[in-house]
Amino acid sequence: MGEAMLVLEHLTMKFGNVVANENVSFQVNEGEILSLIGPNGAGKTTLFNCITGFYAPFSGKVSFRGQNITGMRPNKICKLGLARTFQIVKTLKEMTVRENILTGAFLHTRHMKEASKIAEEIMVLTHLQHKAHQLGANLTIADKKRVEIARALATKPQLLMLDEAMAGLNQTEIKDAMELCLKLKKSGITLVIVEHIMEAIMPISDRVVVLNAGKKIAEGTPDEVVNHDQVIKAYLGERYHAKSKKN
Ligand SMILES: Nc1ncnc2c1ncn2[C@@H]1O[C@H](COP(=O)(O)OP(=O)(O)OP(=O)(O)O)[C@@H](O)[C@H]1O
Repeated sequence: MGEAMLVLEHLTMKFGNVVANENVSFQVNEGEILSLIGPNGAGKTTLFNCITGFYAPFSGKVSFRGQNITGMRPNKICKLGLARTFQIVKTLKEMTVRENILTGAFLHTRHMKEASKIAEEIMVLTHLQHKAHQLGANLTIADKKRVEIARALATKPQLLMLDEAMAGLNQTEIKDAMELCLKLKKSGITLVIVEHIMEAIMPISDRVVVLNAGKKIAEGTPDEVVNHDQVIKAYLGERYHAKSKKN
C-alpha cells in the first residue's frame, strides 16, 4: 500500500442547523482507487467541496501530501496536484474540446507550447482526439463527462476526484469510464470516486468509505463493505448484497 496522500481528520461541515459532514476521518493512499458511497444527502459532494477548497470546513483538517490545505483556495489546491470534476458537468459550451482541455493545462503551465502538448496527450489518453474541434455544446453527456475528466487531467494531478462521472451513461459508456479509471490508476494517479452505480465501482475500487447522514459508517475493501450490516441497511439493500454473494 502506498503512503498517505490525502488525510481527513475529524472533518465537520454545517449549513445552519444541517450537519452535512460530522467528524469524518479517513485517508487516501498513494496509487489506490478509493470510492465514497452513501445514500442521497449523505454528504459526499459536501466532503468533496471541503477537500478541494470550495467550502471552508466548520472544523477539522485536510492534508494533502503532508501539507495542511484546510480552507485553501481551489486553484491553489489544484496547483498542488489535487484536481476534481463536478457532478453537474461544467463543459464550456462555446469552446471546442481541445480548448476546454487547454483551460485545464493553463493551470499547470503558462506556456502555449507546453499546454498544447499536454492537451494532445490527454486527448489521446481519454480517446477524445477525433473530437478535438467539436464544440462543448454539441457533445453527448458521455463526452461532456469525458471532457470534464480530461480538463481535470490536464492540470496534471497526482490525485483526481471524480463526482458522479458515470451518472447518466449507458452500459458501454460505463464500461469505458471504468477502463479509463483503471488506466489512470496504472499511470500513477490516485483516484477518489463518488458514484451510485455499485456494479461499476465495486470491481475497480481498492477501498470504499461509506457515509450516511454525514457520518462515516464503514470503511474497507469492497468485499468488507458489501457485507457490512449497517451499509446494507442504510444504502445497498438486500439487492446488491444478494447479487454480490452469488458471484
Ligand atoms: N450549499 C448548501 N446549503 C445548505 N445545505 C446544503 C448545501 N449543500 C448541501 N447541503 C445539505 O447537506 C447535506 C449533504 O448534501 P450532499 O449534497 O453533500 O450529499 P450527497 O451525498 O452528495 O448527495 P447526492 O448523492 O444526492 O449527490 C444534505 O442535507 C444537503 O441538503
